[in-house]
Amino acid sequence: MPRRIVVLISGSGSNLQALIDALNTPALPDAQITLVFSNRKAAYGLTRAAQAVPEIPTAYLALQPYLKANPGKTREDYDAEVARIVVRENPDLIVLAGWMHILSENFLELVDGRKAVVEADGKETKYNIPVINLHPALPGAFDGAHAIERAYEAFQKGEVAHSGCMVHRVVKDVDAGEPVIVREVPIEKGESIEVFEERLHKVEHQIIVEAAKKILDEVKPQDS
Ligand SMILES: Nc1nc2c(c(=O)[nH]1)N[C@@H](CN(C=O)c1ccc(C(=O)N[C@@H](CCC(=O)O)C(=O)O)cc1)CN2
Ligand SMILES: NCC(=O)N[C@@H]1O[C@H](COP(=O)([O-])[O-])[C@@H](O)[C@H]1O
Repeated sequence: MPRRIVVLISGSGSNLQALIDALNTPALPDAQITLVFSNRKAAYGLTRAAQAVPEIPTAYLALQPYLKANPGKTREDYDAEVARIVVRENPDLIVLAGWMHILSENFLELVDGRKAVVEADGKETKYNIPVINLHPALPGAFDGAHAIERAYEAFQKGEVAHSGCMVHRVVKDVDAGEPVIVREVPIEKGESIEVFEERLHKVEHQIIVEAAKKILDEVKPQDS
């Protein structure tokens, strides 16, 4: 039975594409992506999923439309709804690949088993699904959004000699989870941010696959 991956995206999905391309190769054997979930309707990653062979199912739910359609509900309720959609796939791994929404405990507690998911029929299920996130900076360096730009600016000011990227476990505090894979990426003096960013993305495409395989092999070793 292939290991099941759910990928959350918000944008272009080039890291999702790296995972798709690696499926059932030695880089990521015995695995399938069973759902790509986006909080942005225009995310090109949704197109990548639809164009994959075989096609990968997609789902979309954005925070503001959810709040508008559910008066009285909160951001935390949205997070719990995202968790319910995701765990319905019974994944072995959840990957945040350019997912630009900070997830509250309402999401985390439903996927890590601290709280049971209650189905319409009243059935309660507790899950224990690892969640990993790709971040375009080194641990503790530039946590949060716009990390690439901040690292580049810090290099220009002589505050850092290089940057990097990592995949880490997801905890409540943003980008504070245990690193799974960390890779330094040099910044060359005088190069544009675009050149640096292209180099960094190439490394990201490698580490997201490495990290997915590492965690899957921990939780569900491939069929012998
Ligand atoms: N609980 C956690 N949630 C998320 C984590 C995490 O480590 N713990 N990682 C992020 C990914 N990320 C950095 O790696 C990140 C994404 C988004 C933001 C942010 O400020 N988001 C704003 C909205 C920004 C926007 O919509 O453009 C927000 O959520 O209000 C910071 C860091 C994913 N989630
Ligand atoms: N803080 C989270 C964050 O900045 N994530 C970054 O979003 C990009 C997604 O690219 P993609 O949509 O082409 O995969 C990646 O560079 C990833 O590190």
